[in-house]
Amino acid sequence: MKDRSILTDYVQKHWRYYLLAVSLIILSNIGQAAIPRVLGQFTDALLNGGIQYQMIIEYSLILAVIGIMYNLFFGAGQFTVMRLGRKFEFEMRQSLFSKFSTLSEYYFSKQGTGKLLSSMTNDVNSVRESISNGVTMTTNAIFLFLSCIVMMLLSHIPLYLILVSVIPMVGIPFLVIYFGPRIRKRSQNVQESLAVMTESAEEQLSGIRVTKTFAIEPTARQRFGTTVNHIRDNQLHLVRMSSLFQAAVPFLGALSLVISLLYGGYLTIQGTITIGNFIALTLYLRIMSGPLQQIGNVINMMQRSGASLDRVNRLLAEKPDIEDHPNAQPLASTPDLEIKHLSFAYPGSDRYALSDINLHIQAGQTVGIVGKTGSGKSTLVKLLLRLYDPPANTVWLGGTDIRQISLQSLRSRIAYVPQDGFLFSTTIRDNIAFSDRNTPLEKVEDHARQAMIYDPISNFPEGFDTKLGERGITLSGGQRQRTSLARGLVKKGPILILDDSMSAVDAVTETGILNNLIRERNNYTNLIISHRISAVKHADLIIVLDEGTIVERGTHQQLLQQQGIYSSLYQLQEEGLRA
Ligand SMILES: Nc1ncnc2c1ncn2[C@@H]1O[C@H](COP(=O)(O)OP(=O)(O)OP(=O)(O)O)[C@@H](O)[C@H]1O
Repeated sequence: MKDRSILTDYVQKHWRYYLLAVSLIILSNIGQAAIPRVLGQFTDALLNGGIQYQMIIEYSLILAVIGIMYNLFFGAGQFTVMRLGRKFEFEMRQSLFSKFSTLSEYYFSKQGTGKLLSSMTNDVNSVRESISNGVTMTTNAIFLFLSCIVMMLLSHIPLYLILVSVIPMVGIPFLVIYFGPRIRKRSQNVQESLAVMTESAEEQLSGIRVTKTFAIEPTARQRFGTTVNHIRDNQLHLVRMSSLFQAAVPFLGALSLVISLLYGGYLTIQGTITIGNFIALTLYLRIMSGPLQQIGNVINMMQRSGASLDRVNRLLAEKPDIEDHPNAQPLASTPDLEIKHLSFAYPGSDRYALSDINLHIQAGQTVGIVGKTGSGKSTLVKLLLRLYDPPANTVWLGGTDIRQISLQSLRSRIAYVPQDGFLFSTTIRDNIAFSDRNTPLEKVEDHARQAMIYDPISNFPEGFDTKLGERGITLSGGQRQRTSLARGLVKKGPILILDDSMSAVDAVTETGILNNLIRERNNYTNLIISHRISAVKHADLIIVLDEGTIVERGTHQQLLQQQGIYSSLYQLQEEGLRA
């Protein structure tokens, strides 16, 4: 474990509770360590013939009080430490989620959500275990061991006998040094294969419809099975190593017991120690084998959680690719959009998705963007939203380079409706009022009307309060698109971007929606990306993208006269419609 920051911060913040927990556990250990001493004294009193009924009751009471105190102290200590662990788990998940929300689209496409989910569940769990069970077990192990030695000395068991009996246990650190790094490596492999399995399960379940329609369930099962087999192999690797380690530690404890029997027995026959002392010694060594095993478990747990902690620390230290400039300004009023010599290649790609784009969109204009698939239409939008940062001085809003505009202000002013608008598992109303949950129902309904989705929604028994998703209903592709469109319209952004957001809507409905848009958003800037000429032909300006460059620009009429890509697309679609 290289970087302990989150853990040390947490322990430092709650050190008083940790001190309380450790003190309670130490008190319980002292109580437990007193038991063999009491039993030894009782044995000697019994053998010396000086035992009376009164003494039996006294010894029983002492043992009962020790037992009760042990349970109380240990229980309270354990509770305190477990509570701290759960609090840590809660705070860690909150921090990880906050961090994820600052990271860019590129980061998620690079990492895959499975690994991130696995960190939020498995890694956080494993670190939590080490700071709750780990603290209890470590304190228990160290102080029970020390308390036993002190109690043995107080019981007049000779130091040399204690030392000789304890010698085999000195081997434990060497076992730890040998096994530790190996266990850690194997545990890392297990965590990684678990992450791959989570990722695969997530993908397979998300794509279950495709799998079913292609009837390739056996292939899907086999693919998933491979990831599970991988986990099994890695788990077995880990279990083999940690079992060997766990068996070696108690073996050394048993060896100590053998020595104590041989040497302690000899000293008892010689009369150097009493029979009570001899019994106490063997009981102490039995008790001490518990802490020794715990040391083994703690080391194993620390190794496991070490890898997890490294991963959580790395995630929390991740720097967002896209951040506010130190002097970022909020966006001023309804601005003109200017793009100057914009060329852009995705990170890691040597191919330009956009080349030398120049475009001036005046505030209030409606601009249509057409172009064949892969021509760079969505890329242009992603750069406007700064989902990827454009090169400096290429994209300007209201005369300011958008890299200098605060992300919050930029994105809150742009209403973006993607083709596959994701809807959350909540009510339709909450989905539409996503940008402001306090939007009154009338406004939600108004925008649903504009997006031509009002009637289907009001026909559901629960209307706008109908739940979507896993525990609710499933909308059709076109209904989903129109709900997502209503969500974009509610935002009332000075700039509205429709990224092929009517592709699953029939031509009549599309015309209705476009008429509503022209009426409602007359004074706002609208960017309409579409494969269909019918969606853009009323725009003030239409640009045609091809292989990342603007190849044609003008109004519908001007472009038809140019007899280029646009006019052939128009003819193709018109003929298609007439056919
Ligand atoms: N995240 C990404 N990483 C790398 N390359 C990408 C990424 N997204 C898109 N591209 C590439 O950039 C080019 C432009 O893609 P873009 O999505 O902008 O096209 P588009 O015109 O919107 O296509 P469509 O009409 O199919 O949505 C394509 O060659 C695509 O493969």
